[in-house]
Amino acid sequence: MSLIELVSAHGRARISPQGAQVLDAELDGRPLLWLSPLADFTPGKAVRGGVPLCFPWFGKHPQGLPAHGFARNQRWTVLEQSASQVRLALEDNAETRALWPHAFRLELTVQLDQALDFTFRVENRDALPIQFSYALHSYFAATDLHGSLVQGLDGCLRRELAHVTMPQQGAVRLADPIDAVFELAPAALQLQDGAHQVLIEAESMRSAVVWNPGPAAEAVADIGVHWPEYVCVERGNIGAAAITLAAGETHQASMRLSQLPSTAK
Ligand SMILES: O=P(O)(O)OC[C@H]1O[C@H](O)[C@H](O)[C@@H](O)[C@@H]1O
Repeated sequence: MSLIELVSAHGRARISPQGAQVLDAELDGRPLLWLSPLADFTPGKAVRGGVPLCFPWFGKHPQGLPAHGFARNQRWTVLEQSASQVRLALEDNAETRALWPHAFRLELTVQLDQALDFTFRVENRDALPIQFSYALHSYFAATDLHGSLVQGLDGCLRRELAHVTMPQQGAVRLADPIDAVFELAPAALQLQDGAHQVLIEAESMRSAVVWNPGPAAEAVADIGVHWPEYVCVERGNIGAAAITLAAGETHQASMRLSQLPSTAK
């Protein structure tokens, strides 16, 4: 599949029309995102790394439909492309209707300048209301996973399988395996990896997810021994923040990823 390459004075990014998925990106000479060296590019399969888009549900489906929905496995149409920006769309089709019986149109614009910007739109083209969850599932390149922190979630309810849902205390640490959903989170989060900091700013994406499975991922074919190389900090609208759209309505939200100057002395 031919990839779309974006360049700016600050970096570069590659995007796949499958899933409108940013596969990798570099800002100011540093890798921003992680693409698994074991990624499987078989068409129709989810690609491990970059920024997959989960839609119209997040995580496992109660009836065993594909995890994270179908948007990441579908081929999107490129509507417009310039050196530093691309706009892609996905409309319902026979495959999506078999999984989710609704008429819709998605649009994702990816723009690269000093930051990597995502603008996501969902249009309800159905005659009835639709309800959905979604996430921009960013895999950030990590140099020191165990020392990494996510800041900005102090006091937010943290929901995690096999744990009691409790307010987060202080920064989220990546020292142990984690799969935590914060359905309601503030707009700006910071990922701190040693002296390196990434700013994750969201508009109208009220949820956040922090995920790294730890050594258990050695059994996952497209992660293997590479699990310490990334931290997922995802933004979207999940659970209490799920979106309901009346017929004809549109939801629009955005996420901006940028690097802060290093705090190294
Ligand atoms: O393996 P995938 O379907 O891409 O999902 C990867 C991960 O995505 C999210 O972060 C979820 O919170 C995890 O529970 C899930 O394991």
